[in-house]
Amino acid sequence: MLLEVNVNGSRLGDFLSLSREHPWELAPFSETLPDGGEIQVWDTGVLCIEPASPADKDIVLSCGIHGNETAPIELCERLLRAIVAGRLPCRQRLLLIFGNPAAMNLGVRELEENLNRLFSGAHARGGRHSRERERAARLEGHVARFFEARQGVERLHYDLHTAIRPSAFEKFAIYPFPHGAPYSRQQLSFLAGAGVDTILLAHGPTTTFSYFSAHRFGAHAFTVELGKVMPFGQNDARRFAAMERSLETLISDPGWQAAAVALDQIRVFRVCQEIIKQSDDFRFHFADEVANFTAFPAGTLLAEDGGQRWFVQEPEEAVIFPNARVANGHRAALMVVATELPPAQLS
Ligand SMILES: O=C(O)CCC(=O)N[C@@H](CCC(=O)O)C(=O)O
Ligand SMILES: [Zn+2]
Repeated sequence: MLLEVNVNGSRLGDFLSLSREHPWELAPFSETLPDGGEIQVWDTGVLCIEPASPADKDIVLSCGIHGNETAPIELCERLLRAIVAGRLPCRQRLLLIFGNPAAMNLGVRELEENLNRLFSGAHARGGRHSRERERAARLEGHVARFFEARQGVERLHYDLHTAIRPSAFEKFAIYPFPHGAPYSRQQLSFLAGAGVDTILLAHGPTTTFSYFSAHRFGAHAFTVELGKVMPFGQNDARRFAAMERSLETLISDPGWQAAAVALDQIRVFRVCQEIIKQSDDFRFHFADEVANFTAFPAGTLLAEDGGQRWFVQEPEEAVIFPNARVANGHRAALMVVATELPPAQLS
């Protein structure tokens, strides 16, 4: 059944359904918002809100880059419905992205390839074709069109995810490798106010969506993990309320700044090892139920793959995103250690 018209006569109140009905292509169209702004559909799962008088932030908000990570999708859908209905005025330019509608339809993380490993041009390398490669190329183009439309404003990108395993620290953000740019106190405060008080400092360039926006457009960009993966309809919205309220305020109140948070209120880790799966022989030496941020002492054998073995090298290392089922050549886990943000690297 096509759900192309909602109760207000707008096709946008049910934009997610519309995108899932047309998971690979949706002809562009636009509508006027109750507050006079314009809402432009650029692609399936992608729409841009142009306020009548935009304030000074350009915000990309993405979710569903992995199709089964439903809580952020539901959160973004609630925000969009509130904007379309006129309950939430959108004063900042906003690019809202539902990343992989086809994977959402099947309730899977990915169809053929991990979309979040295909940015910064990775979709064009390796001589392969896949639906996710096509989508990554298109999403890059949409983000470029959005950010390049104006200069001299603050650029933000929050790429919302949920994790496969439970996490000892439920909500955490990955701060992409900085390229010499300082870490932003204001962004750390925004995230902490949104319930994300644990930060992982990435150790190098990657092909993730958040790194793409940070590196190519100088955006304050983050991969934000909001909890554990659950099927559609089974998320408890109260667990995401702090992030939802913070995003609502960010887009509706141009004068707002998140309350400053003392740095000692934020838990910080740095990546010390990346475990890359080499072959089908790869296996971990810890149980499947191990939660993110579980710590292991020095010398612990973590994983092996043919002749290669990975051990804990620092006095204590914690594991993030362990997944033995990733494709060969992909990250099977990150190992992290607690650290502090050097004041000299903060702005
Ligand atoms: O729980 C897991 O194993 C994966 C959760 C997830 O999708 N995480 C992102 C992190 C991206 C980053 O490192 O910035 C991913 O793996 O793509
Ligand atoms: Zn994800």
